[in-house]
Amino acid sequence: MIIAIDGPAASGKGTLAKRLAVHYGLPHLDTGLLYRAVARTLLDQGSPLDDEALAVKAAQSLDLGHLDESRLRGREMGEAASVVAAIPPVRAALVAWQRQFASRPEGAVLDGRDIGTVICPDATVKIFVTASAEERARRRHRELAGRGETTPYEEVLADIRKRDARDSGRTTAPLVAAHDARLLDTTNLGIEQAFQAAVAHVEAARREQA
Ligand SMILES: Nc1ncnc2c1ncn2[C@@H]1O[C@H](COP(=O)(O)OP(=O)(O)OP(=O)(O)O)[C@@H](O)[C@H]1O
Ligand SMILES: Nc1ccn([C@@H]2O[C@H](COP(=O)(O)O)[C@@H](O)[C@H]2O)c(=O)n1
Repeated sequence: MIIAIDGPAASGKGTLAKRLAVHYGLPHLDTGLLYRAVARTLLDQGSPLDDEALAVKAAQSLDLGHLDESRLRGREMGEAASVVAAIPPVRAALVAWQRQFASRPEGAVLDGRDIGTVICPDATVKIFVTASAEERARRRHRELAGRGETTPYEEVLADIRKRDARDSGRTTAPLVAAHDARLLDTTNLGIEQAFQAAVAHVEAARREQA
């Protein structure tokens, strides 16, 4: 079974994807980490984020076994990732590895922006997770504070809006719900309620395909 989860920043995709992966005993890939790692490479080299040739080289030579660094999850890297993610050949360089991950015999859970539309168009179930920008900013603000990154709420909200606009407005693989995605608005749902709603979507999809 392949579970594809897409949605805007801080909507709760990763939280849901991790829990669904445990629940169904599937491996999980947070695809945002790939773009964050490309951005980190460029920042570490002191290269501009919009240098297409260097960004593609970074994407082609990513060490995909080491994506779990806490620095990748910081605020700066999320913003930088959305710049490199708008470069079509960078996306192209990362497609095969994501599809290979999804093609494991047992299946997989992947979360990102284009999983249901581009990476796994035949996924067993596609869930598009949303929440209001204000609620997402509250969540991210809390999360950053917990990590010791003290950023005013208004700045976090502005970041979220800017990233939404860039991710939705790019020409290649923009953030958009697949036509056959199931929508899950978590604005007024706690983590447990959102998880139960996601499981209900997965079960409904499985019943329909049985
Ligand atoms: N339903 C929810 N209610 C309250 N907080 C939530 C909910 N879902 C997730 N969170 C919290 O919101 C923050 C963002 O969640 P998460 O990292 O899962 O979002 P995301 O969509 O994967 O973000 P990104 O795309 O930026 O990686 C986390 O601190 C998480 O614990
Ligand atoms: N499938 C994906 C996943 C991510 N991106 C881009 O990376 C940025 C960071 O992603 P997070 O999920 O870690 O927040 C995101 O804003 C996108 O620009 C993508 O394009 N496709």
